[in-house]
Amino acid sequence: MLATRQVIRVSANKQFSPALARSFSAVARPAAVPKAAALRTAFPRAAVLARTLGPVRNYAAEAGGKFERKLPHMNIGHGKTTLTAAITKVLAEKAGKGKVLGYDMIDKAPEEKARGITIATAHVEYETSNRHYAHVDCPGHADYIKNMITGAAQMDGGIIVVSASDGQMPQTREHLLLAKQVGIKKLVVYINKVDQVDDAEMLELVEMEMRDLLSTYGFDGDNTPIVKGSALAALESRDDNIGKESILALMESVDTWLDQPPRDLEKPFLMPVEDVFSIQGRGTVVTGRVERGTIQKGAEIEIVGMGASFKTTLTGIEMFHKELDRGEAGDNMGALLRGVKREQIKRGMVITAPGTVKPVKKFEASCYILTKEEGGRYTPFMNNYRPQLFIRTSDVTVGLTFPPGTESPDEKMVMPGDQIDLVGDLVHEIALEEGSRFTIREGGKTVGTGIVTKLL
Ligand SMILES: Nc1nc2c(ncn2[C@@H]2O[C@H](COP(=O)(O)OP(=O)(O)OP(=O)(O)O)[C@@H](O)[C@H]2O)c(=O)[nH]1
Ligand SMILES: [Mg+2]
Repeated sequence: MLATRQVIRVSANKQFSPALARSFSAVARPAAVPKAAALRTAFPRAAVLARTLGPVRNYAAEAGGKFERKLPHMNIGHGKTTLTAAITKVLAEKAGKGKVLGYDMIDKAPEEKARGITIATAHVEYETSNRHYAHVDCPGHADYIKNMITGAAQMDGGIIVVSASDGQMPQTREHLLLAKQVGIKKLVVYINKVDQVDDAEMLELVEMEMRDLLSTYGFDGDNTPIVKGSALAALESRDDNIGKESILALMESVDTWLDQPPRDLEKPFLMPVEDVFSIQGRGTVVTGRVERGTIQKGAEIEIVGMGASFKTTLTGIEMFHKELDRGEAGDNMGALLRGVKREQIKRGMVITAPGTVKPVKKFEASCYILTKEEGGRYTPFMNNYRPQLFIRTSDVTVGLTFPPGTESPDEKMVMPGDQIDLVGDLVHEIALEEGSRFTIREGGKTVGTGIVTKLL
């Protein structure tokens, strides 16, 4: 089970569907910085190229928190693979240790399976004096999109790479929107290929465009660190001022600007119910794997989902036939519940710290629909599609519709391979949060995957 992460509510930016974002000319710009507007007029051809990319796997969490300091990040943009190689090189040289990965080693991303979806991702690790990082580079745009939605690699922050010399790409907006939707709070920008641009005003324009765009998507456009340099120069050990120095400045920004994510143990307790037993003379015991947080014997807990929501006391914790006083994230435990009948609880519910998770019926989500090659549908589906939604241990029928404001929703189709925002309406309430990930299944096969972006 992937760790659920906190997600910032997407405010005004939610009006931009990825489809709209793709045809970015149709997306209204915010009132721009006057100087940026003037510069844009002065350099009509000049625009920012920002291809934002995907995410990163939480190696530290996977390794059981072995790394003291961890902060996986997302890598985004143009010159990404070159930048990835340059970062490993510069940091390895600085520390006098570590692995230097050549461009070829990173670019040959192996294919991985995440929830039935094939995603090519190269996982790279490196270390500054402050933190250990896990970093992902994907060879193609589609892989990044899938990666972000499935959470195949967990993201806590990201680097956006913008080319100083190219035109703006619609993918920038799509990636920024997704980054916001999956709960990334802060980004760092690297303006790459400054070796190809000798016009200082042009670079200033690129920076201002990027700040505008960050603000449009709900990031802190004014304060986000923007570092200018050349990843290629760093990789080729030339022009240190724009090469190596820029990589060190970038990593300094990443170290200081991106926040440490809360550890699973620090989050409020949550355990999905897998099974329920009635034990003679003791009462009702539920079993499951603790997803996050810690729990003490005697604590008050809340049972949420499958239409239910009530509180009781956890009177006993059992693991491997031993009685314990405390359980924590990662533990497989049996929980003895006071005064609860077996019929009141079933698989699909969750046990949580009281008041931390709400039962939800309606929500907005960003979804990826599998292609037939990935085992998904052969045909498109329409508005009001009714598959099963699987989240944690629950399995509920859901009605999927297009978000309000969608033009002629009853004529619109969702094709296998599409990434799309949808509204889900469940037949009964379950415990959901912004950032909860789910799969969409039909007739025993996975047809899609998604992440909850807003509770309605
Ligand atoms: N002049 C110059 N070229 C660069 C720089 N960084 C990367 N490039 C070149 O830009 C091209 C694309 O770089 P990549 O690192 O492969 O870009 P990418 O974002 O990984 O591209 P995809 O994986 O294909 O999406 C390559 O030819 C690089 O050599 C730079 O700082 N200066
Ligand atoms: Mg690449």
